[in-house]
Amino acid sequence: MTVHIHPSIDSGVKQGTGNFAGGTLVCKCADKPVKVAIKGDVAHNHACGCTKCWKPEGATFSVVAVVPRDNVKVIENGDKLQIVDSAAAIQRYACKACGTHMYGRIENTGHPFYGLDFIHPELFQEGGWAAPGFAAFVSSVLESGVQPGEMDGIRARLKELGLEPYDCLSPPLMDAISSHVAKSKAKAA
Ligand SMILES: N[C@@H](CCC(=O)N[C@@H](CSCO)C(=O)NCC(=O)O)C(=O)O
Ligand SMILES: [Zn+2]
Ligand SMILES: [Zn+2]
Repeated sequence: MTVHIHPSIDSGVKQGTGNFAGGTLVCKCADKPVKVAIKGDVAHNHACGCTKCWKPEGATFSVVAVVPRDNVKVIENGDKLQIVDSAAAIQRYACKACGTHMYGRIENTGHPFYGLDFIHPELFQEGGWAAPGFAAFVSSVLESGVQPGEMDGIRARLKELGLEPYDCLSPPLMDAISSHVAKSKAKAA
């Protein structure tokens, strides 16, 4: 059985150019699409199996990356955006008409990833952005209805694509979180 991960990587992960200067994210609306300008390349691009990240129709994983929040600017039809869940750590701004998540912002200044916005690079109208490099929250796909018996095939396919599967984030990101916690504790002591 073919394992579908995400349409942008199912036929292989396309490497970035290494000098992507940024571009415009466009939602799926045929009429008055929301457009968001991004300066510079993305970082920590990954496939995410969590239930909160936006996935295109039929995908098991999202593809999501971060950019500095100051590099994100809504340039057209921002009135169509609404926050999906204002209680979530990442406040995801989605198009009310087509449901596409355009960016996710962290407002808690104490969060380890404060200052970074989450975006879906497949929405760039340009190509060349840094490719996904790992898969996060892989076990979480079970929360979206994947059957336990499918997990070996999913992990094997991710490895075949060169996306090491983790059930949380990658070691560098987990280290960044723990270092942030350690520093916060030291400050409070
Ligand atoms: N099992 C849960 C996990 C959800 C989760 O913790 N997602 C992460 C990663 S999203 C991008 O990598 C997270 O940081 N979430 C914070 C938020 O979504 O606000 C599930 O699947 O729902
Ligand atoms: Zn839309
Ligand atoms: Zn996610």
